Amino acid sequence: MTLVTEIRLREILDSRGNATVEAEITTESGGFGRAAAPSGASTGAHEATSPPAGEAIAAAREHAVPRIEGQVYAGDQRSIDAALRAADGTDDFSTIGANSAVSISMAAAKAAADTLGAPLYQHLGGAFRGDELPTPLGNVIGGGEHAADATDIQEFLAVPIGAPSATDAVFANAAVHEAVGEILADRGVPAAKGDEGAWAPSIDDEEAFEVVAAATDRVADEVGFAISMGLDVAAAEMYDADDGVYQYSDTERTPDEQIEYVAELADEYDLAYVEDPLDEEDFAGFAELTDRVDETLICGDDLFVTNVERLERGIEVDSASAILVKPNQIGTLSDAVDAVELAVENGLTPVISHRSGETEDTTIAHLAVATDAPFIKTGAVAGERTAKLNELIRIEETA
Ligand SMILES: O=C(O)[C@@H](CO)OP(=O)(O)O
Ligand SMILES: [Mg+2]
Repeated sequence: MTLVTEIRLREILDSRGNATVEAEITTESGGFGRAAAPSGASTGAHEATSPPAGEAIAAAREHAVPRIEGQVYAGDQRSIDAALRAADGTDDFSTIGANSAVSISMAAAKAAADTLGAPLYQHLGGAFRGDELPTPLGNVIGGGEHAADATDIQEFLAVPIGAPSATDAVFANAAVHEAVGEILADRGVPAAKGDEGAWAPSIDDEEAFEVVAAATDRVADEVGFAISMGLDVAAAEMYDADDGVYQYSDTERTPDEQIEYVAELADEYDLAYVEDPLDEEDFAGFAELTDRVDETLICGDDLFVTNVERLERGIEVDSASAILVKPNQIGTLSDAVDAVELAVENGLTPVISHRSGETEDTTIAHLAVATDAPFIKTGAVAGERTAKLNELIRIEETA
């Protein structure tokens, strides 16, 4: 019934205006699924490879499509993803591209759900998944690789930990984003937006902390539930491996100073969440910081790159208390779910995430619900971000 009869691949635009891969899959009984690959700007050194979309499509048409069409069932996600791996023949998808692989993997899941007449989260999560929906982390001020002349820290996130529902949390994050805009205007600071729709003002990190703290306080008062702050430091982007220091606009910090600095920020601003506070090779430094903080989730993104081998390394030394899960970092939904399961078995919190370059694709909203992930990071505003957030609202209505 879910036998794949046709795979179509094409180049479409992503939110940065770059070409990315879109896949469409049709099954024997007429089920249909469409999905597109996102792309990162602050990519981890150990991510799977995504060549230019045109090259990835040509390679996937040559190597992967003939192995799947007429031979593999879309409802059997593991077989689809195994066929993609076998067709590629490398560890990092450097033959067909992680962009081709992930779009085919996600399109297959959608085609299977359509054939079976089930919502995607239900197909992926099964009948016995939990009934909690993820809390969205909303990017409200950002810089780093996502915007020029803005903050050193890549993302200042609203974390509506007290929200009674995912829908309330989505609206709270948008309200914090709006409040940040108003506070910046009051201060006479002009602000454009970065790649993910967060404000990208030309201010230092210290001022950004003040502005976001004022905005989360204001909105928390209005909505009547707690809204904390979180960060994605994306520290690998500021680490100078030759000199062994983190380069900030106004100073530099040694790895020990960086640990101290982030631990102090966590304390001062009651940070609920800090992603990539240290370089992507520093498993030991991550472990030291995780040990230092009590209430703050320390999350590995570039550190783990959704890769179970790197996650195992981190688990051995207690590097982190959370893992960011991005399907395109590893190339298939099966690999992403394996990372979630290994994390949960070992007490780490999975956070399902978008990339800075996105499309209208909503698969990650379904993946987060299907895997019972406590958090999803997918921006606060901007169409390619609200596509996922609005899907979460729809899921909450029916789940
Ligand atoms: O670092 C990150 O977590 C992501 C998404 O916010 O950015 P990018 O997709 O550029 O890696
Ligand atoms: Mg990150």
